[in-house]
Amino acid sequence: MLQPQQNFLAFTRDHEWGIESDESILFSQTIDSITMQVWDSGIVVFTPPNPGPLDIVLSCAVHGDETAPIEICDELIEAIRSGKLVPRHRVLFIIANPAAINIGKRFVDENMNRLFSGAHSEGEGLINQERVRAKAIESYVARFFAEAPSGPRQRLHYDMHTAIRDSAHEKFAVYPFTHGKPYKKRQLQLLAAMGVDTVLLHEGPTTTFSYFSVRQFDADAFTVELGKVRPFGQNPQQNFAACRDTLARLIAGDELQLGEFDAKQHHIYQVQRSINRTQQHFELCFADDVANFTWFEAGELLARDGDSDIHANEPGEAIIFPNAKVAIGQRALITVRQINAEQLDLV
Ligand SMILES: O=C(O)CCC(=O)N[C@@H](CCC(=O)O)C(=O)O
Ligand SMILES: [Zn+2]
Repeated sequence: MLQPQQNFLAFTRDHEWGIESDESILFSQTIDSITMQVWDSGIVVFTPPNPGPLDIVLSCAVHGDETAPIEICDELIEAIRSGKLVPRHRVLFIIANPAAINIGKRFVDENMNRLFSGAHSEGEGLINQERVRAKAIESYVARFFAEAPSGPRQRLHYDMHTAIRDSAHEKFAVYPFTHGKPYKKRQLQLLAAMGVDTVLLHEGPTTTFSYFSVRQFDADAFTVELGKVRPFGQNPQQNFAACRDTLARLIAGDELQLGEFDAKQHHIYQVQRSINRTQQHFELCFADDVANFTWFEAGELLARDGDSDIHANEPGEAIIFPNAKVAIGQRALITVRQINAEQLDLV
């Protein structure tokens, strides 16, 4: 079991697919007055004696090769364990896919970020470890929110990633479909304080982790893309300082000094289309170094899916997350168009 001096990430990587146990708390320790509970490999909760009104979920390694978010969570976890960072609010950390971290790959058998909201059990069911782990992670998030003290609470979830391609906006967040609920100014401001001034608005349900938290728990939840995928040790630390420091301040309950909301400080994009790979032969018709948020002219060829040619169909359509190697049936790219933040329904 975890030793008090052992690094939590190292412990997690030693237990790749979780730890089977009849105990709901595998390890518990009090650090000054903060309770630390380990619920599973990669799953740790910190609770102050009189928790503030936020229930914060920070997740990383839903994709195992996206190392910068893993380093950020590792630093925050160890800062709390060493007493340097004292939480004012409850916080759950999730290191989602340790086996994929250990092989330095996005996933072992299946993309975990397509397995939430019950997708893990659809089709052939729980046929691989990623599916089993996604189901377990759903239960930990549910338990974390269910165990909150009574009274008005605010649920937050930042699911941190890095992108495969370069990006014209280096950091950006995906605001999952809100089912018509207004977008939140404070959340846009918090993201901007993390260095993330660009937001994509999803126009429909997905099977991502962040949408799961929005839909099931009415959380303010986001997929946060913090830069480009790099191996451990190669992430330029100064690029992540704003994110790490803002999260530390949020956890500690420090004043964030977000100031007045100014729509002009936020770049907002609306998802136009999700283009799925449906055929064995699928190719992207632009180079591997074309960055996220590159705009195409109407009529330009974006992709070939079997015999179907897929063209940009309006001026200013930009591409995000292009990946020809996804499994058949999955999203191979999305297209977006920029809108003015003042057009949004904001509270
Ligand atoms: O760079 C890429 O192609 C993928 C980066 C990544 O993992 N993005 C997430 C976005 C999830 C969302 O739409 O909320 C993913 O594809 O799972
Ligand atoms: Zn990712």
